[in-house]
Parts: sequence; C-alpha cells; structure tokens
Amino acid sequence: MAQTLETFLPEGSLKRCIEALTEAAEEISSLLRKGAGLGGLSSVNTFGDQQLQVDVLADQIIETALQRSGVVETICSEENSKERPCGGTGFAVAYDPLDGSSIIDTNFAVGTIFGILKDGSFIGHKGREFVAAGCFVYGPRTELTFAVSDKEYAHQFIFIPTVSEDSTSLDRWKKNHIFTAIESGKLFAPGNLRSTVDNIGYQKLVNYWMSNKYQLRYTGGMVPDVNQLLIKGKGVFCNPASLSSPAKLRLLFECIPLAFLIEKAGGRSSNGSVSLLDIPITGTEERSQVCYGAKEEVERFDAMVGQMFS
Ligand SMILES: O=P(O)(O)OC[C@H]1O[C@](O)(COP(=O)(O)O)[C@@H](O)[C@@H]1O
Ligand SMILES: [Mg+2]
Ligand SMILES: [Mg+2]
Repeated sequence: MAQTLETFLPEGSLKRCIEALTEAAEEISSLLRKGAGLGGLSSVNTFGDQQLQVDVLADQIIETALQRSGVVETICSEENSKERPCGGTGFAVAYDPLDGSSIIDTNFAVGTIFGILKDGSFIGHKGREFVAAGCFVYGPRTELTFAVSDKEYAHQFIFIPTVSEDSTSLDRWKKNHIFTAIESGKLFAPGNLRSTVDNIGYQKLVNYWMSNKYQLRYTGGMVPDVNQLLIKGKGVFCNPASLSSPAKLRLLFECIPLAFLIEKAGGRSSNGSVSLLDIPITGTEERSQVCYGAKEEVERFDAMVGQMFS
C-alpha cells in the first residue's frame, strides 16, 4: 500500500499544522472545481493587486483551518500581509492562498504556497530557518509538494479522496514522488519577459536559451511553473526585474517557500546574487527577483542577469 501523509509525518505539532493545511487545500480544490474564481473582483490587497473573491475566500479558509489546529501562533498572507495572532501557540505560517489567480479563468493549474517557521515572527529570520515549506497544486490532480528541515529531499503526495472506515484525513494523501536532484536540462520557464526591454543581461540569457534550443514550458502560474522543475528533474525558472518592470514576486509568501522546496530537492535558488534562503526577512511585503533550478542554470542567471534591478 502507498505510504500516506498519516504514516509519513511523525506525531506532533508539525503533523497537526500540515494536516490543517491539507484540510484547507481540500476545500479550496473543491471550490475551484465548482467554478469558484469565475465570479467578480473583490477588492485590492496590501500589495495593490486586484483580489478575486476566491483569493479572499481561500485566505479565510486557510486562516480558519490554522486557527482550528491550535499549533499556530502567527500568520500572514499575500492577501493580509500584516503578521497577526492565530489563536494557538507554536508556529508562524506565511502563505499565498491562491497563486495564479489571473489564470483561473483559463483553467490552467493554480496553487497555494506556504512556509512554516518554528515560532514567533518572520522578521529577522531567514528561509534557511524554516521547519517546512511547500505548495499545493490544483490541476487535473490536487497534489502537495513539501520539504521539512531535517530531511534532504522533497516529496509529493497526491490527493485521492477515498475513505475507508478506519482512515484519517491524512490517509487521503498518498505518496507519489520523492525529489532528490535537479539536473541541468534544456527546459526554461522565463517570467517577466517584458523586463528584457531594459534588462540587457536577461535579453542575452533568453537568446542563450533559444540558440541552445531549450524547450519553453511556462504557464504564468508560479506553482506549476516551479513544480515542473521537480517533476522533470531539470531546467530553470526565473522572474527577473528591470527599471521599467520591477520585481513582482513576494519574498516571504512566494519566493522563499519555493526556494526551500527547490534547494531541499537538490536544486539552487537565487535573487541574482545569493540564495533566497539567506536573505534576512525585514518586512512581510518585500518583493524579489527569483531564479530556481539546476546549479549551472542558476549560476548562469547570476552571471548574466545578476542583481542590478532587485
Ligand atoms: O503574469 P505576470 O504578471 O508576468 O506574473 C506572473 C506571476 O504572477 C503570479 O501569478 C503572482 O501570483 P498571484 O496570483 O498570487 O498574485 C505568479 O504565479 C506568476 O509567476
Ligand atoms: Mg502568487
Ligand atoms: Mg496569490
């Protein structure tokens, strides 16, 4: 029988925290299947982004699940970025409740991203101190990909909603993959291409990929675009900046958790000069350039694009 999250996670507060996130993800996945996100706009978040009703709903679903868990002291999210108490004691959890809301209408895969710190506040800490991080993918399948601090790999569980008499909710998440290496390979996912207008390094890098016949695989959803590096075990994803097209991706809610996942799986991450896991978090609303992938690909990004516009 396939190993499930129930048997994989040791008893304790981290298991309870991840269980709460899976409960929320099951609810979000079910809402998306019923057409949530096709409705109207809701409001504007602290980043100035237009929120869909489903962004706000997903944010509330996760907050409620984490409150119920009793093991989360602090939360903050892309939709509600100020750190605030979550009614329990223990972890700090940062999350992007729904990543890729602009591609829900096209029925592309979207996701949820999360990062977990042992306690207190994220401010003054680094991604390297996280106890766990990962993402849920809502596509044809609903999957959880995550890594924990004491294991040097990442893994994936697939949601299979079968229920037997003696099963727990975590038994619905069955182990699918283990990720230990991201090799160099000719696959590229180039975000923020509009910055090539005035980021000459990025322009040269795109030319390098094309003249070397790399395969383009980019959906505009960070979760599936990064998750594919794990599944294919190769390639590069980036989202650089320029003066006219500044950095978009949120350091705490998007960049650092996925960097944790990629580095645990044997890949590298960078903001153009250092690992995203070594950047001190000085606020919850910071944005950053990002590059993830095989060592040589990230080194090439650092050499050609660098950090001039971060
Ligand atoms: O379409 P753009 O503006 O190039 O941005 C693409 C990026 O924006 C995002 O959609 C931002 O995430 P949100 O949907 O959570 O705001 C990423 O998933 C993606 O990589
Ligand atoms: Mg996002
Ligand atoms: Mg979002």
